[in-house]
Amino acid sequence: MAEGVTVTAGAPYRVVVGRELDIGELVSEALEPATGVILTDSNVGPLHAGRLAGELEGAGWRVVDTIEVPPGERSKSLSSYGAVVRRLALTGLGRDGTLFALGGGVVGDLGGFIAHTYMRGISLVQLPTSLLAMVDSSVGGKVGVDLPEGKNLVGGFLQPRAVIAEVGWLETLSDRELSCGLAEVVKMGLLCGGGFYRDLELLPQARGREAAALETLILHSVRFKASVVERDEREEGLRAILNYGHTVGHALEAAASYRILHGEAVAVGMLAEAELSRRRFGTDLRGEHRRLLEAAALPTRPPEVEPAPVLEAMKRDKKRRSGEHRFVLLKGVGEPVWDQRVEDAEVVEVIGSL
Ligand SMILES: NC(=O)c1ccc[n+]([C@@H]2O[C@H](COP(=O)([O-])OP(=O)(O)OC[C@H]3O[C@@H](n4cnc5c(N)ncnc54)[C@H](O)[C@@H]3O)[C@@H](O)[C@H]2O)c1
Ligand SMILES: O=C(O)C(=O)C[C@@H](O)[C@H](O)[C@H](O)COP(=O)(O)O
Ligand SMILES: [Zn+2]
Repeated sequence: MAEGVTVTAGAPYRVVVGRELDIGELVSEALEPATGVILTDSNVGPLHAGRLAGELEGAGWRVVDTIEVPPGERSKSLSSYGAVVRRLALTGLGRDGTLFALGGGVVGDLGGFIAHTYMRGISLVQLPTSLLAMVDSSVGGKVGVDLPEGKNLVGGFLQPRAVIAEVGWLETLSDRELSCGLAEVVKMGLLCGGGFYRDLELLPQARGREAAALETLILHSVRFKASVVERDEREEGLRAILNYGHTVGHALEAAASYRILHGEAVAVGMLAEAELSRRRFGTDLRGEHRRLLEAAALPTRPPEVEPAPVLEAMKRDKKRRSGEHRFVLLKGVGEPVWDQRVEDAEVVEVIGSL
């Protein structure tokens, strides 16, 4: 059975979560069938793009190209961006075209940025195939690419016309990548509190790929993320909470040259930021973080990196103000605060203590 969440940020759009979804029909409810291009990566493309193209064509779409980029963070780059927009131009995709981003967060962020800028903007449909993309990156409209200098440094906001999360696609996702998605689920459960937080007890079942547990956690995450994005689409304040664990996490990811995955970096980043929260507010949530991250089979120790490149990468965090680090911290479960100033020395000490 399919469940839908409507996101009202700009023109409202639906996030549909379910199994054996009729994707052609669902897409056509959001957009008049016209010409489309599928962007995917070379892991996901051979598994799922052929069937998707068939379903779209069955619903009246003309799929004129399927573009595969290499898998992984390296494709969230200016060079991949350049290669794909040039191919769209050669294919002749017009302003009435639609880009279907079929893949994980890398394809979603890259494809979103392409849809945002190609011919000054074409329609975007997010078809997330990783758990991380289903629970987080496909919803809310942050799109962009990395620079060699750091994560997500070029981008914009483009809300998709529809998000369709076919949970059956997760069957081909590796266990390591499934855990990465659970890192963002843990983040949002801790930020939200209440019933979502209590349902984090389903992490072992989700990790074991039990359908009901996965679907419950996906829906909690999408509803929570939508509620934040609807109140602050452009991250003028509140939306920064979705960056819990990311100030340290993004810096670790970049400093480790992406040897660790985004979800793994966020897991370790949350532990560091839980310790910073304890120092500020006295509530010790470190044990709870560790328990949840272990239930999701996520790392709890940082990769081998020197402090200097981590601090260097943190200098390019987009939350910085007046040349100072600004963190999202937790006063308690369900009680995030943002714009919290932290000194370099304390960050180094805390990462060292993990
Ligand atoms: N825009 C946002 O709001 C937002 C939110 C969170 C994360 N992100 C970004 O998302 C990216 C991480 O996303 P990700 O974890 O999905 O990484 P990813 O896109 O690299 O996908 C992970 C891996 O799983 C493979 N894969 C995906 N779906 C599969 C499937 N169904 N079957 C088999 N293999 C599959 C991919 O080929 C890739 O190798 C990072 O760049 C991060 O910064 C963006
Ligand atoms: O949607 C948001 O807002 C987030 O911060 C979600 C994060 O999980 C995600 O990693 C996002 O890409 C981070 O964006 P950035 O603005 O910190 O680069
Ligand atoms: Zn993230």
